[in-house]
Amino acid sequence: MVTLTLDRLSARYGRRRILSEISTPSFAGGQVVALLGPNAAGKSTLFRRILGLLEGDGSVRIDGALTERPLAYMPQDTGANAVLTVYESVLLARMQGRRLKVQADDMAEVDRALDDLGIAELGERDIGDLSGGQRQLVGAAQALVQAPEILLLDEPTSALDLHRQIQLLSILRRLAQERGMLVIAALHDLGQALRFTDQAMVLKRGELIACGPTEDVVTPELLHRVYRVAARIERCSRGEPQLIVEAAV
Ligand SMILES: Nc1ncnc2c1ncn2[C@@H]1O[C@H](COP(=O)(O)OP(=O)(O)OP(=O)(O)O)[C@@H](O)[C@H]1O
Repeated sequence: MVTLTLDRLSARYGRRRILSEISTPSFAGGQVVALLGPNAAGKSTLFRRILGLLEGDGSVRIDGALTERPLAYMPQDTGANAVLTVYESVLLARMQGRRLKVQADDMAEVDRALDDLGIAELGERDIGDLSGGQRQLVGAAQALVQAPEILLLDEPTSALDLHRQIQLLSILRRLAQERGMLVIAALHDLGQALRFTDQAMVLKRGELIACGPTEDVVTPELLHRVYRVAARIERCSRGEPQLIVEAAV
């Protein structure tokens, strides 16, 4: 099974240091990890550093990968190219770094990704004509269709309605378990992180200040210290942890 371990990872933009010595335990396939932290904490920068798009000290270790390109990434702003249909754009994402000729299994993977995300009916639409939420789901399909062993998602639910948010997070958890895929998702909704993720890592001003099982990490103390809110976590009648935010402090 694939694992990802960060060892004293740093990153800079020019001379400005953004990430300082981020070290984590090994995250294993089959899990969903929440990457948490306030605006400008360094979450997107950490993804770029893991992907090798930014240089810096320290190392990103991937062990046990079965494929040459184990990583796929869905950026925060997925953009749109009006010249392509949804189907074509997802197929193009599938073909990145693979053979030149499209084969039956590539098309089957595109169909599967669109079906999994509930957007099969958008296949013939130009991606430039989609709503923000639709475009975000297409971005998720473009990442999933690459059959990654490690999937990095930068705020994948930010443009989605409530139904689609819950649907996407449920799908990611199911696919992580079914495929042995490691999913790391930057999230701002800590209630959803509590419900849908196994582990959490919390960045504050470029430093990793907490890392571990999500329920151990997302506590009222952390919410006060990192997010400057007064909050409680209570069990609902089904025993699930619920986050109740009382005030900004
Ligand atoms: N291309 C860039 N050049 C210079 N500085 C940058 C660049 N991209 C981001 N930064 C800076 O790096 C810091 C971390 O930004 P980053 O986008 O990683 O934060 P984030 O945690 O993803 O934030 P958010 O939750 O607001 O999306 C910020 O201070 C930001 O201004």
